Amino acid sequence: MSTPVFSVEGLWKVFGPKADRIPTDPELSALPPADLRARTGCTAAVRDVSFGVRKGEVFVVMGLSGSGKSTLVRCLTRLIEPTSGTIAIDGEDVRAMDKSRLRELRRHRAAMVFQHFGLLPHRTVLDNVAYGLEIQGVGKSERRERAAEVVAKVGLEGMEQRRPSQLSGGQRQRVGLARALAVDPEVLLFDEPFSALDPLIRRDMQEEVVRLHREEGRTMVFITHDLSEALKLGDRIALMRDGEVVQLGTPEQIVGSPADDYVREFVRDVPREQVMTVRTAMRPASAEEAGNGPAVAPTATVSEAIEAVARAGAPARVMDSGRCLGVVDANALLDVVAGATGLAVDTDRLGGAIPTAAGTSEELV
Ligand SMILES: Nc1ncnc2c1ncn2[C@@H]1O[C@H](COP(=O)(O)OP(=O)(O)OP(=O)(O)O)[C@@H](O)[C@H]1O
Repeated sequence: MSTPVFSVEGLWKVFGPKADRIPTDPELSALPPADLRARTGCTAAVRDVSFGVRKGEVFVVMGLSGSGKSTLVRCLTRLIEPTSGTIAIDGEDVRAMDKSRLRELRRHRAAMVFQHFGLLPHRTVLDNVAYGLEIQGVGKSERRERAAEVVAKVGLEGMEQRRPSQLSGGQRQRVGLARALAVDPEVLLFDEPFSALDPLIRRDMQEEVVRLHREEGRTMVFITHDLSEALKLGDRIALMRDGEVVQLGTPEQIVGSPADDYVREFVRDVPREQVMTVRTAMRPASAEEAGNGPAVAPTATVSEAIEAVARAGAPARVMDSGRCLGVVDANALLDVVAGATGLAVDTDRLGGAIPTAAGTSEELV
């Protein structure tokens, strides 16, 4: 497991009078939100939250409006000052940073893409994208060159000389994204960047993020209140409610093993077969099964495996680098669709891997 880029331990953000006393007071800190407000006039927007963002992952913070997502993510770079707890980036204490170090953090290491773009109206697309480099003191020709590169990367080639008013909402969002990318930050923080876009453009932008992530492997923290967006983009999702993280897990864990009734209700209408992978339905393969039948990757969804099994009329082998991890048959797959199967994550307990003939090339779904 890779080292976390951001590590957060016991983080609190309380708004209101004498906020500092809340996290350390056992009685007040345990009060439900409405009671805390009535007793103290304070809101605990983030309550004792701990997590790590791993290098190269898309970490999604999801929750309904008011659950504390923006406050939490803004605390990471101290755009909002935390009340208590620790935050580190690559092991460096963020709460101990002085002004110039913080500026460096926000400009170079963890750049934010906002919902409202924050574009400069009188500047061209190219100059908007170059802006972040300009404040870093990068010379004109170098920043224009770098800006042109990222403008092309986000699909805005040919629009370099337009002004923001001459762009659609989706194109403006791409400029915002390009501007954040231009400074080549270690982490990109997205604050509900697509929630103002219409559904088709939103889908385009989601695909853009997936593509960029696949190409660059950059660490991303993405806020959304939209479950399908979270499931589509997130390697892991932190689901928030009233300032707390009620569950932190992969989309498959959240949908397949909800931590409580709240999460269960949240994911109730998700088509399980599109989120759960074949590992959920896998059983050990017999020697004969390990050498026959269609092959699917361990990351294939149940829905993809159902297609493969139906086409072949035989159980599918789950193959990983030429090794057969197990098989999935139609009944087990349909049990997942029906919600009868929980989440089995430990492959070893399923009998481990059975190697197939060396050099076999497998066609994976
Ligand atoms: N400056 C502030 N002063 C007082 N309360 C605040 C402040 N900022 C946020 N809050 C409260 O903290 C809680 C969490 O707000 P936050 O904006 O982090 O939620 P969110 O999940 O990002 O919501 P949304 O999806 O609507 O943006 C809310 O109850 C909000 O009213």
